Amino acid sequence: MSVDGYIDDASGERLVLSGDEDWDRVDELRASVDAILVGANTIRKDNPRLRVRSAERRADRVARGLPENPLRVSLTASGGLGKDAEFFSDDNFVVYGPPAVPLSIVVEDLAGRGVRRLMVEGGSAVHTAFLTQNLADEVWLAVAPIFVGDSRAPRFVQDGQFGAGRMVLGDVRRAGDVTVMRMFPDADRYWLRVCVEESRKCPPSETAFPVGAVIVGADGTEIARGYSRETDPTAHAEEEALAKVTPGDPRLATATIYSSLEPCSTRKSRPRSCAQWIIGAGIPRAVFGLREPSRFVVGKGFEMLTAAGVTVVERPDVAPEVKQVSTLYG
Ligand SMILES: NC(=O)C1=CN([C@@H]2O[C@H](COP(=O)(O)OP(=O)(O)OC[C@H]3O[C@@H](n4cnc5c(N)ncnc54)[C@H](OP(=O)(O)O)[C@@H]3O)[C@@H](O)[C@H]2O)C=CC1
Ligand SMILES: Nc1c(N[C@@H]2O[C@H](COP(=O)(O)O)[C@@H](O)[C@H]2O)[nH]c(=O)[nH]c1=O
Repeated sequence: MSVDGYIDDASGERLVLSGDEDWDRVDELRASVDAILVGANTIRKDNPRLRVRSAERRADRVARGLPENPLRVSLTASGGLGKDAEFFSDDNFVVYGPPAVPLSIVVEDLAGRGVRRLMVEGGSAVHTAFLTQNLADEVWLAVAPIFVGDSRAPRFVQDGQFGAGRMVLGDVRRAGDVTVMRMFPDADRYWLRVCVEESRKCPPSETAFPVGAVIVGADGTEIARGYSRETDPTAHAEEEALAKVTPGDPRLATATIYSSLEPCSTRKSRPRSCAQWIIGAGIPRAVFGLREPSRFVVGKGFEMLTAAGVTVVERPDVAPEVKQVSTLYG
């Protein structure tokens, strides 16, 4: 987009915002995905090819057992798409609609076709729909050093109700004179995935789950992280993370603690449960992915934290990723 947030100008010609290096980055990204989606207006306006330009990247995909190019996907409520568009130039495409199709159905159907990574390339209406429905894991924002300065032009997104919280900023880099930012719109999902990655580091145990935990400040910066049995065979992830923070650290009063598994409410090996540690530390918000399966103890962490006034958020959408780390989860 331009520095003033536009992804095109108001003329009939397509506005090129990327330079050579940024087009190469886009090509690399395209080569890494299973499908590329654009809205019907983008097909009408830009007549995009939506293919991988680099012969080496195409060959690399084929060597990995993938089609040369990702599947092309579009949406149309009206059905008014010219059949001579580049989009239809071979049969590696799918179009949803007419009439309008809910995006939840679109992504479910694409998953059924083996699409694990979908790149949404625009335009404004489609960006807005994916972001307001919390269907995007990542946003790649490329800012070109130009102004459009014309409110008749399409912006990156239209008006809408986007997630209330701050996004997580991943890396920032330059592609020629374009600044490229990678962001994660759903901060809770992002941090729970960090917990899942931490849980992979746990020394194995037959009698305890592998768990990861991260404490994050109100400003979105990480305060501490830990995983089960990191320093002691009986330590839980939340204890490991909390042990790295000075008690009474003022950041805790507005922090969130993330844990891949519901914080425990009773311990066999130690006097204090993780829920009690969290309450004692004065952390006001806890987010976890999976309720504790009743394999070793009956987990009542959610209830104990809630009763103490902690805001507790369960994210069942991340639970399958938590379970995938260990067969103990059943
Ligand atoms: N700089 C950049 O990187 C990019 C810029 N662009 C620019 O964006 C502009 C186009 O954006 P915009 O006008 O917002 O249009 P979009 O490309 O987002 O397409 C919107 C259309 O998609 C269809 N659609 C959207 N949601 C659904 C749904 N759930 N079910 C069925 N159909 C659906 C409708 O098609 P229908 O009209 O058929 O009913 C709708 O009118 C162009 O100017 C283009 O150049 C686009 C991509 C990238
Ligand atoms: N103008 C613009 C983009 N436009 C996007 O690229 C599509 C064209 O792709 P193709 O025909 O395959 O080269 C177009 O439809 C739109 O989705 N992308 C960018 O990274 N930077 C740009 O400056």
